[in-house]
Amino acid sequence: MMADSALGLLRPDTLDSQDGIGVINPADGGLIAHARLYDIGEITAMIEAADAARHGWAARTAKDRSDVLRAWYDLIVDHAEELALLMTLESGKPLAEARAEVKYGAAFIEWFSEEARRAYGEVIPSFATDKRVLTLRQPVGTCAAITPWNFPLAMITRKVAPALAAGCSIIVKPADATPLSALALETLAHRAGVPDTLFRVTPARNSPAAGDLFCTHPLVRKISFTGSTEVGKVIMAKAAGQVKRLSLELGGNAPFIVFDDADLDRAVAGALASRFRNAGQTCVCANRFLVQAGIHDAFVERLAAAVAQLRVDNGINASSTMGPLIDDRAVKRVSGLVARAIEEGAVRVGGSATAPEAGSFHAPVVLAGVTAEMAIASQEIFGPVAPVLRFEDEAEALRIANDTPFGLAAYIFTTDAARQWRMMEGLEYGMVGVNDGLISTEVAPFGGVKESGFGREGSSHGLADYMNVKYCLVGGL
Ligand SMILES: NC(=O)C1=CN([C@@H]2O[C@H](COP(=O)(O)OP(=O)(O)OC[C@H]3O[C@@H](n4cnc5c(N)ncnc54)[C@H](OP(=O)(O)O)[C@@H]3O)[C@@H](O)[C@H]2O)C=CC1
Ligand SMILES: O=C(O)CCCC(=O)O
Repeated sequence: MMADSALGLLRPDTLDSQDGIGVINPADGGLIAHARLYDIGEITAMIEAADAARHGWAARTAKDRSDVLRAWYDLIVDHAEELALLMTLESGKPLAEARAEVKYGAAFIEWFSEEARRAYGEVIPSFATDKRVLTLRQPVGTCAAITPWNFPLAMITRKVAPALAAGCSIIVKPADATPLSALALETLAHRAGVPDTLFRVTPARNSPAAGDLFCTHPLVRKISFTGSTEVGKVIMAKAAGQVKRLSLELGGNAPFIVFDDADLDRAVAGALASRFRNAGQTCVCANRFLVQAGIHDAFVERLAAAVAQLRVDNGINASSTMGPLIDDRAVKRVSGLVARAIEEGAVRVGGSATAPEAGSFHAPVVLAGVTAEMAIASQEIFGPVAPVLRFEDEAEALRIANDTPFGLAAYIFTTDAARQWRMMEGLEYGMVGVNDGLISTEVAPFGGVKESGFGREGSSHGLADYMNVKYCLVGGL
């Protein structure tokens, strides 16, 4: 019944019980709905229609585009409860987290509705008295986005809102597991006045083929991808054929470094929020805890006690503070990593919160005695496991933290201001949280370095990623 009212947000033609993909609730394996899948011919037609629509959209005033985005934001706020419910059903995250994501995702639309009006060019002091030097900022054109299942709404709004604000058109291929939130967003955008063909959501019959199409269709000028580093590399290689503009937001291996002088309460609260949010399935999640020898035992004990309080349950139940993983394959992968770490000498600490038997649940785990050489410390866990490594001094912490091909987010907990600066500057990461485990916000540039990708989402940088800078020289003055 509740699901029906939330599904009412979707256009009826986006559901297809005969030939669509079954969207499954990971908490109980139940079928939520069948989403229609689009084949390559249909997606090609969408790209062409989007490209035809973009010129009229870009020709409108920035204020006009801003007003449409604002109307979309207002509709999302009006329908926040239905959107949160859809998200909990298809992704498993607790309702409180789904509500927070709706708010967070909507905030990107609000932000870029404001930024739309500030896409200023420049007049540059000239090198010659009879010439003028200036820049125009123009939309890159038709864009394509590929998004993951872990944040089914916010990963879309932070690409689509800047694209539309800049004057681009955009086609989004959502993850197979979570097309419903994406389709609901599309309906609300169209209802708000975004032209129907300018922004389309297209669950694809064949995701790699859709990715190939985005990389090879000459009308697609930019691709924005959030997901695994493995797929990001494939897209980067294929997009090279037409030198397409790219934003890649890929995997991470975030260190969470706690120094002896840290505020222990803050560090434990930050660890819990950073590691166990979305059952650990977040690219900026703390992936390994580096804890200085003097505070190590106290931190481990306090973290294990806090973790034991987590209520692992179907996200639809109000008492749930941690939901299931996305599917059984993820549970198997995470439990395999834990088992291997224990074989290699890690020790499971504390009693664990229990997890329901049915559904794709994995109980939260704290592991002590982990070393940098173990697989659990070098791979993206994407699950509710906190591996703790011990270190002696700052130089060792920095060395271990930077010894990874990834560079998305890092966290440090220390009350020493000079050390905060040394670490902020020394960590080879795109984002650093100091005494805080939650860094995501629409006002800041989100993105990585090294194999975690490039491009920034949110802030004024997020709009720049959808605009070209054109230099013009006016002579003969
Ligand atoms: N940085 C991040 O935020 C994320 C990181 N990950 C990491 O990646 C691991 C695997 O997760 P997974 O969901 O499989 O991530 P993927 O990178 O496989 O999927 C992300 C998106 O890419 C699509 N996709 C998959 N293969 C291709 C391809 N060849 N060409 C174009 N698009 C493609 C997926 O579609 P479809 O769903 O239809 O397969 C989905 O929309 C996780 O365990 C985690 O470590 C995962 C999600 C987000
Ligand atoms: O995991 C991701 O894909 C993005 C992180 C969510 C966020 O904090 O913005």
